[in-house]
Amino acid sequence: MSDKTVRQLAEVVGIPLERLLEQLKEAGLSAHAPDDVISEDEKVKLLAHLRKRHGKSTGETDAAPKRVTLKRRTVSELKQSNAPGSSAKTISIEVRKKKTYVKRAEVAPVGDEPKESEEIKKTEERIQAEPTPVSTEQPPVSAVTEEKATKGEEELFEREQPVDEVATTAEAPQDKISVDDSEPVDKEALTEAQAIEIRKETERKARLSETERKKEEEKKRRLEAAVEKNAEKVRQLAAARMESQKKKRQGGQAAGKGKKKGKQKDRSGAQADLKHQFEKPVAPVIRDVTIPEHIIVSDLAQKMSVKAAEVIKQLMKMGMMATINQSIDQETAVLLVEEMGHKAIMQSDDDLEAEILAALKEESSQEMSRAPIVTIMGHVDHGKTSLLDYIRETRVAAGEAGGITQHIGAYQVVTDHGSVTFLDTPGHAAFTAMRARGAELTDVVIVVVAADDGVMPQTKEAVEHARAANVPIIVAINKIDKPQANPEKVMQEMSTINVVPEEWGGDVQFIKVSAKTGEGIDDLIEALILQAEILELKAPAEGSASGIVVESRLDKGRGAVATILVQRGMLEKGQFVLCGHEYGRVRAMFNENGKAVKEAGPSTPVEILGLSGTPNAGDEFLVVQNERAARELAEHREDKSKISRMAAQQAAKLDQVFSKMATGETASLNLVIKTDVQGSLEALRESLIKLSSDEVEVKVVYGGVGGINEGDVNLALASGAILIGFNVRADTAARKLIEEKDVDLHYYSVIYQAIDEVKSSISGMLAPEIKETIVGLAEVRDVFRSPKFGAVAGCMVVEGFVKRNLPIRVLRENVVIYEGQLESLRRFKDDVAEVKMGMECGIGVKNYNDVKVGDHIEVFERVEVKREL
Ligand SMILES: Nc1nc2c(ncn2[C@@H]2O[C@H](COP(=O)(O)OP(=O)(O)OP(=O)(O)O)[C@@H](O)[C@H]2O)c(=O)[nH]1
Repeated sequence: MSDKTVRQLAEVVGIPLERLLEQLKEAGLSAHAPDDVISEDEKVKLLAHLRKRHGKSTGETDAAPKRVTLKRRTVSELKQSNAPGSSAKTISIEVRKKKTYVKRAEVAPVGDEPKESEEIKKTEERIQAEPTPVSTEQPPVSAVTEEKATKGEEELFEREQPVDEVATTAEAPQDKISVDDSEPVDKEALTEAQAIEIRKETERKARLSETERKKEEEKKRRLEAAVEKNAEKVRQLAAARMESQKKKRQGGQAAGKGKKKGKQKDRSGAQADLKHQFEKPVAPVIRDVTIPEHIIVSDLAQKMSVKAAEVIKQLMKMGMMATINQSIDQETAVLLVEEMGHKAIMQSDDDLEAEILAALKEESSQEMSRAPIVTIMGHVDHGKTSLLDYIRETRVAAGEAGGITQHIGAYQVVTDHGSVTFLDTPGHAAFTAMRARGAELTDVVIVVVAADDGVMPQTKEAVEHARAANVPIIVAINKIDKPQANPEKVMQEMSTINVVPEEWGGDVQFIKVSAKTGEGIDDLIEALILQAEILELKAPAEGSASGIVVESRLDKGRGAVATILVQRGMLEKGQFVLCGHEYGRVRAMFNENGKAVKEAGPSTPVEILGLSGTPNAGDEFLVVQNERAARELAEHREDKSKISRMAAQQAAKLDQVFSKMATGETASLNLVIKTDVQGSLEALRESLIKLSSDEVEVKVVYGGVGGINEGDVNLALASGAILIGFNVRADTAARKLIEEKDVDLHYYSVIYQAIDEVKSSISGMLAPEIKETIVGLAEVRDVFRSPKFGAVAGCMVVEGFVKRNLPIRVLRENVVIYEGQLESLRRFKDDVAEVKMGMECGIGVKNYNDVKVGDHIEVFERVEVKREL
C-alpha cells in the first residue's frame, strides 16, 4: 500500500488543500506541507480526530463504527371509507426508512488503490444531497436476514439495500447508530467516513459495470447491425414494388376483381416504405377508370383514389344529390370521371358472361338435331296428367326395366323415330311462370281437349299463352274412348279461335288419343317428332353445356338437388356449373329413373347434386372453367337480374308509355285484361286495340273472364304487359305477386274510363289519376235477415278496416257484383264508425239484399294522385 501526499489526499477526499492542512495541524500530525507524505497510521489518526471534534466518537480512535445507519421517519394519515354509509376511518402511517452501512473488517486504508476517480466524489455528494429513496414496494429486510446475507461476503465493504420499514408501533432496533434526518448533520464528518466506504463500492461497481457495459455495447451493436440489415432489405423490397407498380400503371389497368388484391398488397408495401420511399407526385395522376353499367359512389371514389366526399361534392356540382352508398348510372359516372380529370372506360356488365358464351359458341360449333321439349296444357280434367302418366309409364318405365321412376320435373321418351322430352309440369301456369323468368324452353305445346267436353275457357287460355310465347301447338283430342266423344266438335271450336286443323287447310296437327287405352299415343309422339323436324331443332352435342333449370329442391341427405335440361353441349360429371345465382361442381348426375349418369347431351333432363343452393325454375345454367369464374358470374347475375327486373317493371307502366315511346324505347303497349263477363271483355278488347296508331300498337296479350290469378300476373310479367281488371279483383296469391314484382295493375268499373286512360297514356296526356285505395276487406261468414235492415252480413274484417261512410263493393269470387254504400255497421248491437282487422261486425249494404256467405265486401277510398311522367 502506497502512502499519499497531503495534496493527493485532499484531491481524493474532495476538500480544499488548505482545509486538510488545517485539520492535520489540529490533529497534531507531522505533515503540514502539501507535498508531505501521510502514512496509513496518520490517516487513521486524522479520522479519529475529526470524529472526536464533532462529538461523534464511540471511544477509541481505532474503534471505528461497525455500521452507520441513516434514518428518516415520516408520519402521514390515510382516510379510508369502508362500506357505503359507515364513517371514514383514519389510519396513521409512520414510515421509517433507514440505510445502514456495515463495516465487516478493518477499514481499508485510504488510498490503498491507485485508482481515484471523479465518480467517488460525485457519489458522496449524491448520497449527502439526495433524500433517502422511498420504496414501499420493497419488502422490509430484517436484521437477521441482513446478517446472514452478508456473512459470506468477501468484499470489505458492502453497501446494504435501502431498508424501508412501514410500521405504526415498532421502534427501530437500538444497536444501530441512528442519524435522524431532522437533526443537524455534520456533513463534513460524514464525508470523511463515507468517502472511504463509498469509494470502494463505486470502484467495484465501476469494475462490474465496465464488463457489463462492454457486454451491453456489444449487444447494442449487434442489434443495430440487425436492424440496419432488415431496413436495407425492406428498402430494397419497397423499391422493387414501387418499380413494378409504376410499370403496371404504365401498362394499363388490371381488370376485374383481381385488382383489389393487388391494391391491398400495394398498400402494405407503401406502409413499409412510408418514411423513405414516398414521393409526392409532381403532376396530377390521370387514371384509367373502368365504369360498369352501375357503380356505387364509394367504389368510384376508390377507383379514382379520391375521397368519397370529393365525388359527392362533384356530383352536387352536376346537380345530383347522392350518398356514399348510392349507385349511379354509367353516363353520370363517365361525366364525373372526366370532370375530375381522369379517363373513363365504359365497361359492360355482360362482358365477362359474353366472353364465356362466345367461348362456348366457338368451341361447340357442330350442330346435331335434338329432341323437342314439350309442355302439355289444357282445361281442368281434360286429361293432362293422365296423358303424361301414360306416356311415362309405358315408355319410360318400359325402356328402363327395373328402374324406379321418379318425379324430376322432366323426362325423355325414346322411340324408333327419335326422342321427345316432356316437361312434367302440366298447365299454362307453370309454363308462363317459366317464361316470366325469361326461359324459352318449350319447343312445342300440346293442348289437350277432352273430346266429350270441347273447348273450355282454359283451353283458350292455353292457346293464348302458347301464342304469346310463339310456340307451335299440337292439339290432342283426348278421351276418344268415351262414347260421347265428339272430335269433330273440338276441331270446329278450335277453328273459331284460329287453331285450324291441317286437314281443314290449317297448320295445326290434331291427334285423337285416349290416355286411358293408349290409343293414338304413338301418333302423338310421331307428330311431335315431325314438328321437331319442321322446326329443325338443332344443338351442338359436344363442348361446354348450357341449359335451363326445370326445378330444384333441398334434399335432407343430398343438399341442393336441381333438375336441369341441357339445351346445348355435353354436361359431364365433375364440371363446374353456374345455375342462376348458384354454382358448384357436379358431384353426381341422375336421370329420371334415378340411375347415375356420367354425361348428358342436348334435350336431356338430369338431376344434379353439388350446387351451393337451390336455383329457380327457369334459371339458365352453364359450364364454367373453375369455381372462381362460377362465383364471379353468379354474383354478376344476381346484380343483373335485379336491374333487369327493375327495367321490366318500368317498361310495363301505363304512365310511362308515352315517355318510352318518345325515346323510341317502345312501340307497343301490351295489355292483359280480365273482366267480369265475356261481353265486357270483347267490348274492351276491341276498343283498346282500336287505339293503335302509327307510333304505338296496342296489343291485348291475353283477355279472360274471372278474377286475376297468379298466372295472369306471370303472363303480364313475361310479356311486359299492364294488367287491367274490369270489375274483377286479384286473388291473394296474385296480389302478393303483384306487390312483389311491382306489376302495374288498374281496376276499372266503367269501360270508357279504361279506354280514356289508355288513350291518354299513349298521347302523353294522362290526367291526374283518381286512385282507388282499398282500405279494407271483410269476409261474409253468415247472413241474417232483419225486418229493419233487410239482409245483414255477419263479417270478419280480414284486411285493413271497414269504415261506415266509405264506398264499398261486393265481390263474389273476385268479381265485382255490386258497388254502393253501407247501410249499417254494427258491433254487438252498437252502431260503430269503424271496425279493424281481426274483428267481427254486422254489415248492412244499402239497397242490396243478395249478400251470400263467402262473398267479400271491399271498402275503398278515392284519392287524386298527380301523374309523374
Ligand atoms: N275415359 C277416359 N278418361 C280419361 C282419359 N284421360 C283422362 N281421363 C280421366 O279424366 C279425369 C281427369 O284427368 P286428369 O289427367 O287428372 O286431368 P288433368 O287435365 O290433369 O286435370 P287437372 O290436373 O285437374 O288440371 C280422370 O278421372 C281421368 O281418369 C281418357 O282418355 N279416357
